[in-house]
Amino acid sequence: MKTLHVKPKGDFAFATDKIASDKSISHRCAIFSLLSDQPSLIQNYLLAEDTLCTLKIVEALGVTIQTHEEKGVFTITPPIKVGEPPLILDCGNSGTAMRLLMGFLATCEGFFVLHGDKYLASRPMRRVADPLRSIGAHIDGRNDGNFAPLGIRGEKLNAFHYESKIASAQVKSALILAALQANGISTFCEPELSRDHSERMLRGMGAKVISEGLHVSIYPQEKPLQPLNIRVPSDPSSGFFFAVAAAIHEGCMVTLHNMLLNPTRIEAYKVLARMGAEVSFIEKESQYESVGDIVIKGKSLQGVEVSENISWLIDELPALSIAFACAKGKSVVKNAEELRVKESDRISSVVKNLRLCHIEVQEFADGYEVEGGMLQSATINSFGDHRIAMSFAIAGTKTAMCIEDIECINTSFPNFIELLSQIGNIEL
Ligand SMILES: O=C(O)C1=C[C@@H](OP(=O)(O)O)[C@@H](O)[C@H](O)C1
Ligand SMILES: C=C(OP(=O)(O)O)C(=O)O
Repeated sequence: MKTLHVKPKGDFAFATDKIASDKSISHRCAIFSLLSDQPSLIQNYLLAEDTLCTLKIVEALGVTIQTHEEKGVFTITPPIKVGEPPLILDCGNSGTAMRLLMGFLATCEGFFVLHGDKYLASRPMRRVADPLRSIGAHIDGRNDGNFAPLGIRGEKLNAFHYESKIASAQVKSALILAALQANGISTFCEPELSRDHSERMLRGMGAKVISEGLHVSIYPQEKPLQPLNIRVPSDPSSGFFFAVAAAIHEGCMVTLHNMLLNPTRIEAYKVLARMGAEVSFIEKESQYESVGDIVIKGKSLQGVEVSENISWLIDELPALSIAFACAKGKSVVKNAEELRVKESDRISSVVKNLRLCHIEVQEFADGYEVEGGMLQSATINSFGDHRIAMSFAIAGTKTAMCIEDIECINTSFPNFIELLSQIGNIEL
């Protein structure tokens, strides 16, 4: 188990185009390449544990992956027909990989077993298994199909109208993938718009996926889709750690280049702006998605309430909690019960670790309340969760922190520590 020591380094103006590539889009690139009959060209694919698992899985299903000289550039050639792999498909730590693949494999001829690490094996899967089973899918697993390992036998599925109770892009994407092979037009409805990369990318590939507010209509795919030709932008959820670093240091500045600017992904930056940080978005280009630069300048921060559009900032809440701890006054997070079923129970992980830093926190079933104050040095438990490890590493640029069990950072952001060393003193 590796430990990371981070200490403040003084004022900084830091600019980078090296933030990790977008994880959500990278997973989708690997899986969606199977929907075409021609090679997809993917540039800047995220070379982190989660998305490398997905790449290995699609390879086991029959795709051929050609690497190019430039790192992260792949040509992915789909097989004529998805093969039945002899071994289990290992999703590692990735909920996105497991849930999207459930939807895709539920329609493929053959038997498939999805598994993951001990954290993923305790995350709920019936949110995807149940709606898929209701349209004819054969899915089973521990606890009546709620926990991996999951066994899936592909079937021809019925078209559906499904109203999801949770705003989850993983549930939505799994059902869209199943609907593309169903026997009629399907509709999916969610309570709040979750990230919409699947809809945008599939439309770009020629699929008839029509979004109207919270409703998506999916027409069955009559012929193979067009291949993807995409350069994956940098991940705003990964960039957000550095945004918080700027926000908690008055007078400091961070510039993040080539970031994905999808509105469902940059809400946390807008919360930093509400707290008093200066945040600007400079849109530059658009390919499937809007992409550009984000500049964050540290100013004195005030506490805020975060209770709406939670799915637009769900992954950033742990890092945002560090900004809350450094702000004047109270900050409150509500309606965020989904945090409890991520790589760790992130409500509990944030609350326990902030208390170790002598910050006053109250825990609720669906969130927490933080009274801003002076962070004290502490030894932090990552709970094996990459976002907890990186959030408290950023706190270390303000007050020395020691973070235990940091290997998990490799699931989404392998060069995080290298970038962190530009704004903090690091010892491993
Ligand atoms: O679809 C995706 O790529 C993701 C969706 C979100 O999960 P939920 O769909 O469970 O909210 C998010 O937390 C995860 O990091 C990535
Ligand atoms: C929740 C996350 O990912 P996943 O659900 O894919 O494991 C995350 O990266 O914060």
